[in-house]
Amino acid sequence: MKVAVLGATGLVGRTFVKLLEGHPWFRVEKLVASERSAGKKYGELVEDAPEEFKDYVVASLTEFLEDPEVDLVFNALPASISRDVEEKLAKEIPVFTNARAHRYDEDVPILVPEVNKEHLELIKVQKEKRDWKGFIVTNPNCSTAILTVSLAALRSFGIKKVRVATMQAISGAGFSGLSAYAIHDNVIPFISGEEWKIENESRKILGTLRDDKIEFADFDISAIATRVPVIHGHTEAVFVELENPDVEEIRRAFEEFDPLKDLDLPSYEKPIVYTEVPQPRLHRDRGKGLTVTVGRLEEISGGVKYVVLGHNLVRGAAGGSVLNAELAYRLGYL
Ligand SMILES: N[C@@H](CC=O)C(=O)O
Repeated sequence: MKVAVLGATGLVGRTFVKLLEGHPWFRVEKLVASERSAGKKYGELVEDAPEEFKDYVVASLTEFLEDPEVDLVFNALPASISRDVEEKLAKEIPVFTNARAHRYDEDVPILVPEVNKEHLELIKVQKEKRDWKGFIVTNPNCSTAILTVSLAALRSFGIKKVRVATMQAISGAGFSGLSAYAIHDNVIPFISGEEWKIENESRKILGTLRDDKIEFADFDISAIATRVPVIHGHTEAVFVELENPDVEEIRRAFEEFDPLKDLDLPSYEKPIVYTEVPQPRLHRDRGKGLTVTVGRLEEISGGVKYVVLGHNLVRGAAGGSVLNAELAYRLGYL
């Protein structure tokens, strides 16, 4: 399928482009960015551009929207402009997006393939309700993606309550998100909107599709988000109250969690690897950035605590979105 990457020069856009190099099903035809970048070669704009794309001439969004001529779009544009752009495109073309603009629409899934692949059924609802030929599938906020992969392994133990404190990497804020002065030698216990996203997106993702609607999971969840001086890799300390907290069984559930191994998706990697002391510098690239590392599992009163970490730009953004498209392709939605 011919694909376009929107927002191709930002951190998430660059990650999309890298992950799509040589992809067996999706061939990048168009790289789209701001008016400022339009007309320039991708290699002039992105110092570590993959060889294959160095000479691609970047198109402006306006130019692209006039005549998309692709089969599928990956969107890494900022949320502020994504709502209109995605709706315009989805009338004709499937859109897989990292932007939050449509995540909270009733008929739009927030998809994490290993957690809620059945939510893809919302595509049919969306197409019918909106009279679209295409559709929109979102991936979650990065820290939510990492958390929900780990929570999915705990589902059968009856999740009652989740408390989570995140330690999020600088790249989560984008190129111009934080000044070096603010983050160097520091921890900032505030990321605008992040705690709300973790709390609400997690309950939607782990929710149940019933009568064409998602019933949010009814566990109680509260988050504190912090920014730490790490380049890539979000680490999260998680405390979960469970109906049936059997720590040895839980360790096995983490180790054995591999729900899509039979689907033969090109990017799929075992989603969880257990390692006693997870650390971003050592473990963020596991499974080409799609594997999350869980460790420090211990029993606490009524549940367990553990640490989970994952690559925010891959598992938490572009990699998750590419996996979403692969799943949709494999299951016949594309
Ligand atoms: N909001 C996250 C980015 C992931 O989507 C962050 O600030 O780290």
